Amino acid sequence: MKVATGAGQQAVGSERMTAVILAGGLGRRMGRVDKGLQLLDGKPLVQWVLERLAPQADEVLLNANQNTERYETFGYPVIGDQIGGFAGPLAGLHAALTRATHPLVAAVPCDSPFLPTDLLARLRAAITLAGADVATARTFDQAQPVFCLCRRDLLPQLTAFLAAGGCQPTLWYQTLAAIEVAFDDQADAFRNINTEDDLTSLRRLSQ
Ligand SMILES: Nc1nc2c(ncn2[C@@H]2O[C@H](COP(=O)(O)OP(=O)(O)OP(=O)(O)O)[C@@H](O)[C@H]2O)c(=O)[nH]1
Repeated sequence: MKVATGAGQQAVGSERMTAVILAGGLGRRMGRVDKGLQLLDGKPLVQWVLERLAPQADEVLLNANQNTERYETFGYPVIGDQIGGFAGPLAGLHAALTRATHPLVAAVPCDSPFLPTDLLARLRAAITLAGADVATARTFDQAQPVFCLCRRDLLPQLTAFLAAGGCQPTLWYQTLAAIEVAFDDQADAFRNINTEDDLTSLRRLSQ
């Protein structure tokens, strides 16, 4: 997998993009709470993500498997996984590929409230320049596979991967023309919340 920096190349590429916020997980490390609805500074995490993501995309979808009516109040279409059994983030991407209006589809987790404001532009530039199927983010030596942009026409490949029991995003990417985009300049923007302690320390930081 090739690493492209992408910085300064945001204007490359013009294909339209649908973006999905993945809020369909079980939140086991937080005691099975619905992570997207947890409050940071009085605002649900999904709202934090929406405010950074929506200006970057031509269409926004919310992916949730519970509390659907609550998610609908954010004003965007809410889609559930079509592949049952909590198959992981790729199940949410799969649902988005079936619903997306645009040829490029981005997915981001609901638990990263400070995601980069140029995330999609840089991923699209990398896909365009490399002629790739999928672009994912990387910060220093850490892959960020749940921040991705891929071609909508990968739906048959993703359906087959999931049907065969696959669930790890990185394993699926290995079957594709995939490229990584380095966001070393914005590593803090990928800070995510997995536990109650993570949320508490972010609350302290933001006060
Ligand atoms: N649609 C969908 N999204 C998922 C699924 N599992 C995880 N995600 C999402 O993928 C992102 C990263 O998830 P994790 O933090 O690894 O999983 P989680 O379920 O949120 O939390 P844990 O159970 O503690 O691992 C989050 O935005 C989750 O909502 C799933 O089965 N379906």
